[in-house]
Amino acid sequence: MEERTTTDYARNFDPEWFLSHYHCPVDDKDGMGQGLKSIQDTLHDLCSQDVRFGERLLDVGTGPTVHSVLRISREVRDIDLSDYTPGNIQILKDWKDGKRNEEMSLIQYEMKLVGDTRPVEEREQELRDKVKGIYAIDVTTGNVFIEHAPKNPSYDVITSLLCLEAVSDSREVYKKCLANVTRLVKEGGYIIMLGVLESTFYKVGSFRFPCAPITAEDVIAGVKANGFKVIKFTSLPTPGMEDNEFSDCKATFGILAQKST
Ligand SMILES: C[S@@+](CC[C@H](N)C(=O)[O-])C[C@H]1O[C@@H](n2cnc3c(N)ncnc32)[C@H](O)[C@@H]1O
Repeated sequence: MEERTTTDYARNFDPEWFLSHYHCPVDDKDGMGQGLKSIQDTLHDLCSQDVRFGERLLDVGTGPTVHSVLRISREVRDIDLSDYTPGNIQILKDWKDGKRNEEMSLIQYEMKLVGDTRPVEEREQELRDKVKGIYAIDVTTGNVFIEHAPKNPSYDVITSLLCLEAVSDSREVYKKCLANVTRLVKEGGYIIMLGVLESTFYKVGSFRFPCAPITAEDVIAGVKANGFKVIKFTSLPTPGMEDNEFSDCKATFGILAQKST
């Protein structure tokens, strides 16, 4: 099928396609599962630093999956999820109401990383109970919350995976989004971001969504410019993606940074 380029998430981002292609069981053979494990490994590493994250977390651009908050949910009391795309928000609400489940092998993988031997259903319910709000947001605007804002829009910790570079079509827009999001972190609070470097697009269904081809320097300089000190930055090359149909990223990154007081 011919691919079209779009930035219209509300109309063209198909959550079910996204889940079935990018959120397969972690032991699949075609490599996507390996990528999901690598994300959990990086989150585990960043969440295991000598840091007290505080009580309230906002995950930015959650998408139709809660994989971003699996590991850090162990460190915080309350979690707010957020996204721009109505279809994703509906899936998150259905998950919260117990009408859908997260990919079970992913939950099990995270449990194995921390040595949690409880039944997977108990762990998923614990996560549901910690999720207090699901918000519509637009990180490209100064007022990030677009319908209802939380009573206290200032968080101890913000996580965001594969979002800011994916919703920006230039490095300038990326910088603006980063400023809009980091503003929501309390003084002394933390940000954890995982993403892709030097990617120009990723695919969802028959659409290509353009990405800002950010570099490690853009990420590090970007958080510093917003008053953060970098605690840990990691990057892994993703060789052989030049002709990949899903994305042309050159590397992945993870960063943990603290806002100055
Ligand atoms: C590549 S997906 C990543 C989803 C999820 N964080 C993950 O790790 O699988 C990018 C996400 O950004 C969301 N998004 C698109 N435009 C946005 C905007 N203006 N503000 C916030 N999120 C947006 C999309 O709906 C989508 O869920």
